[in-house]
Amino acid sequence: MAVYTDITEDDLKRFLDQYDVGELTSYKGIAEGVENSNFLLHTTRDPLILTLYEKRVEKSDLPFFLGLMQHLAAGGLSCPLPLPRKDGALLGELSKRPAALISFLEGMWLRKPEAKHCREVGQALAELHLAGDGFPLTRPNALSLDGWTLLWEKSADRVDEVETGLQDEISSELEFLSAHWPKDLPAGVIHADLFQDNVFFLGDELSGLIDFYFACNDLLAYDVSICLNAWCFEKDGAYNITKGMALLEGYRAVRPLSDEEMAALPVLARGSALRFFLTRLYDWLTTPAGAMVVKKDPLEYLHKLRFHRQIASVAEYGISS
Ligand SMILES: Nc1ncnc2c1ncn2[C@@H]1O[C@H](COP(=O)(O)OP(=O)(O)O)[C@@H](O)[C@H]1O
Ligand SMILES: N[C@@H](CCOP(=O)(O)O)C(=O)O
Repeated sequence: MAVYTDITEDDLKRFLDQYDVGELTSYKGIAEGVENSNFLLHTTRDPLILTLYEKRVEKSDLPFFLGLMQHLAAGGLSCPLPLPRKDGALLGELSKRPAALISFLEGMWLRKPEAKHCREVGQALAELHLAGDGFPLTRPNALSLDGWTLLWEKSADRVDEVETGLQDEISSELEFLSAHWPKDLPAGVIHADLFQDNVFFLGDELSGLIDFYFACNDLLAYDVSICLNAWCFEKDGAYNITKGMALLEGYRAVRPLSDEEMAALPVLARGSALRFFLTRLYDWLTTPAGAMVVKKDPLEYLHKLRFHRQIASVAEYGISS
């Protein structure tokens, strides 16, 4: 459960006094998520989500994240909206953390997505990429090559606690990616964490996207590779080409991928697999034993990385020309 910071009812009521959201009737910590502390609030009006921003979120990035949700929603994407306080500010403070109230999005995330859901995710990702156009703020991806190197430097000494013999493999992978990372592909605003728990469905219909706290400017096809990794592998580690095909077709129906973007997918997917391996590894090694958060398995992403390394043709992802 990701509640790193406790709140008291009195503090919460004082915080809510700054908003025009009705009276608090109940609140509870949300038993999901990894990065921030989230609470579901019920009031005499609409339900709300309260987020307290934690370690990996820089306060200076919050205007980008909150402004982006407003921009995307205005562009027709279904995503939560930050609520302004009575003084107009989108951000306040609670329990010594930057804190925001955002609208509650109806829906549930899918534990067992099928190919038809992957198609919708591909479509929604492309819609997000198009809707991001014209957003005036920028945020470089802090979790790209330089960020991976920093994370690796902090974890390399203890990587054997996860699997022995990984030092050389990960170091060589970083070298390979530094040498081969594409530079001239279309770029824009990306979600950068569009995993299953960040996509809500009502029945079989995608109802919206949440959790924009890794969003940044980067290669659009890199975001596609993140989704291939997150949505198209089975629990036993096998890549599901039917899901891959559906996700890519859904995406390309809204925003075509150029030949260069498609050819770059194996390298991009190696990069995105390494990115999630490294954050999970760092968290695995540093999260205190009693923390109320479910630690995610870094090895899942090591296996995905190895899969992408042996891709001979992008047809193996399910790309039909
Ligand atoms: N706007 C929202 N509407 C409904 N539920 C939400 C909303 N934002 C977050 N949640 C709930 O909180 C959980 C954690 O949110 P998330 O943003 O993924 O947290 P974290 O950034 O800590 O990973 C989600 O899985 C969902 O259950
Ligand atoms: N999606 C990441 C972890 C970030 O969690 P989220 O709750 O913000 O989606 C991973 O799986 O490693």
